[in-house]
Amino acid sequence: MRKINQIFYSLQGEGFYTGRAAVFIRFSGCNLKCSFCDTEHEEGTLMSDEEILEAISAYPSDMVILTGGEPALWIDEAFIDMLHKAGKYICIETNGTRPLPKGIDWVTCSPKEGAPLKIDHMDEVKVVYLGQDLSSYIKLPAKYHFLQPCSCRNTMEIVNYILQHPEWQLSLQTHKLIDIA
Ligand SMILES: C[S@@+](CC[C@H](N)C(=O)[O-])C[C@H]1O[C@@H](n2cnc3c(N)ncnc32)[C@H](O)[C@@H]1O
Ligand SMILES: Nc1nc2[nH]cc(C(=O)O)c2c(=O)[nH]1
Ligand code: SF4
Ligand SMILES: [Mg+2]
Repeated sequence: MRKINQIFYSLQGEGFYTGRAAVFIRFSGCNLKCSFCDTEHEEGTLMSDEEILEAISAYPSDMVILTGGEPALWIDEAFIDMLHKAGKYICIETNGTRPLPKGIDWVTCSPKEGAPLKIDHMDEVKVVYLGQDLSSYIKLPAKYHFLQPCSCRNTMEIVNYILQHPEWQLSLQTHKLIDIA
């Protein structure tokens, strides 16, 4: 059984796949307590893999986004295999502090200050920018390096930072801009 806060269907609001329809599986609980976290994730219901599969099968997109809370606390290779057998393209939003099972199709790592990374493969880095030192994050071995405003508040600061540091790219929380989940 895996503890699920919410399963919902929306557009990926952030990062490389912004605008793509996806089923979000939000797992419950996290090993970090970021002061800026925008998500209520503690509540949850234990669900079997069959129940999770049935819930996500209600939606027409093949893209599934594992998030939370921290999804790495709840997933294993059997879960990834099940989603692949169902034809799903699996993305994960992770803080990177826990190892991931093999086979995830797209890893979005959002590193947090003072929380050492335990993953060696990632496709995109997405940093919530609050003025912290970014020099170690730009070196992370990802294809894309995004800076994301904190709750849409410091967007112009980030625009100006990227104009001076063009190795970074802007990620907006577009779902908040258009008021969808
Ligand atoms: C809620 S977290 C869940 C996944 C995982 N725990 C993580 O932090 O990557 C999903 C994404 O939202 C980002 N995030 C959290 N709070 C935010 C905020 N106030 N503004 C912008 N992004 C935020 C995280 O950095 C992460 O990229
Ligand atoms: N639309 C939408 N896109 C998202 N991308 C990552 C999210 C998350 O909370 O992990 C998120 C979210 O909460 N909503
Ligand atoms: S790691 Fe992610 S879910 Fe956990 S507190 Fe930080 S932003 Fe929220
Ligand atoms: Mg969110």
